[in-house]
Amino acid sequence: MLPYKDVIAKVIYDKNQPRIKTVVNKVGTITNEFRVPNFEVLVGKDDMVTEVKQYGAIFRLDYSLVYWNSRLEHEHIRLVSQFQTGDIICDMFAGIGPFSIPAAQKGCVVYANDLNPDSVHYLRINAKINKVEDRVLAYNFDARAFMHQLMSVPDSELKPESQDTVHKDCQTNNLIANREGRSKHGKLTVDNKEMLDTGKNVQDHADDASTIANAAAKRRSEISDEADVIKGNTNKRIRGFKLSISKAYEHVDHIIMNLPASALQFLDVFKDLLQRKYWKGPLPWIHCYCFIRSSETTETILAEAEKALNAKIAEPLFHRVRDVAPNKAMYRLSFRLPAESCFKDVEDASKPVDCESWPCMKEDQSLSAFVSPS
Ligand SMILES: C[S@@+](CC[C@H](N)C(=O)[O-])C[C@H]1O[C@@H](n2cnc3c(N)ncnc32)[C@H](O)[C@@H]1O
Repeated sequence: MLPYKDVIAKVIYDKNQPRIKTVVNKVGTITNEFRVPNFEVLVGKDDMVTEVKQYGAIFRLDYSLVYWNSRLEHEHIRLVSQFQTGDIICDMFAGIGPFSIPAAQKGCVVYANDLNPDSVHYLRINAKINKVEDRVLAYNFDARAFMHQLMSVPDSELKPESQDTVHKDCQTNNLIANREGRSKHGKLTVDNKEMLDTGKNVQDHADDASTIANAAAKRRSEISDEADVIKGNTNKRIRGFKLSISKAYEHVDHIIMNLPASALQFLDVFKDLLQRKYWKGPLPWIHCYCFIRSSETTETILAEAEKALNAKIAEPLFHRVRDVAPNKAMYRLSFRLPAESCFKDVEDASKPVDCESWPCMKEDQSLSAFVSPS
C-alpha cells in the first residue's frame, strides 16, 4: 500500500472534507523517551492538534508532541471501571490523561504525572475541558522523583517516634495541585490558595475520622455524600474535600504504571517508600503494564517484578490487553503492593495488616489460569 499512500490520502481527504483536515502516515518505530511517533503529512494542513472522544470524555492533543493510542480505549475504561468514587489514584505515566480524566469524572482524586511537558500541558487542558480540573492534580516529573516527593512526609507533619495516633495538624499540605510545575526548591508545592482556604474545615472534619482501618471507607462514603449534596454546585465543596484527602503519604488506592516498555524497572521505587506510622488503610493496588514476548511467560515477568520489589507478590493478576506484534502482547499485571517491600523498616513491614477487609479486584485471570501468548 505504501507506494499508493499519496493517492489513498487524497481520496480519504476529499471524501471527508471538511471533517478531516489532515491525513498523516506514521513513519519508523518509536524510540524516544516520550513515546511520540513520527508522522509525515500526506494531505492538508501541517497541524496535528485535534480532539478525540473516549467514552464520553474529550481529549485534545497534538499528535506530533504527545503519546496517544486509540487502541487502548477499552483498557482505559476497563481499569477505571474498577475504581470507586472517592478513590485516590496515582497515575505515574499519565500522558494526556486517558486514565486520569475518566477516573476524575467518576469522582476519584487523581495525582497525574508525566515527564513530557507537552503531555502535562494537554493533560491540564483536558482536565479543564472535561470539568475535572479540581480533581486532577498534574505534575511534570520523572516518575521516580514524583513518587518520592508524593510519598514523603513534610517536615511539619513528622511525628515523634512514640506518637502512633492519627495526627491533628491539618494546616500543612506540601503536596497539592502543582498547576505550574516545580517550586524554586524542586519540591511539589501548593499554588492554589483557594483550595487551602476552603479546605480547612473539611480537613478538620477528616482528621476527626475514627480509626485508621476505616479511613479509606470513610473517605469514600464522605466523597459520595458530598457528590450527592453538591450536584450543580460542585466546585467549592469538592475542592475542600480534595484537600482533606490530598495527603498521599497517608493513603492511595490505585497506582497506574502505563509505560509497558520499562514500567517493571520502575517497580523498585516502592522499596521503603512508605511509612507505616502515617499510612492508613489497605496498601495500594499497583497496575503495571508490560510486554510479554513469545519467549517469555508470566512467571518470568512475575519474577522480574518481585526482584524489583524485593518481595513476593501475593495473588498476581495478569490481564492480556492486546497483541502488539505477532510475538508480542501487552499485559497488565495487577497486585496489592506487598508490605515487605514498601514499609521503611523491618519492624514496620512485619506489623500485621488487616487484609480481610481489603477490597478485591474482581476481574482478570489469576496466574494459574494464564495462557501464554503464542
Ligand atoms: C505509553 S505512554 C502512556 C500514556 C497514557 N497513560 C496512556 O495510556 O495513553 C507512557 C507515558 O510515559 C511518559 N514517560 C516516559 N518516561 C517517563 C518517566 N521517566 N517518568 C514519567 N513519565 C514518563 C511518556 O511521556 C508517555 O506519555
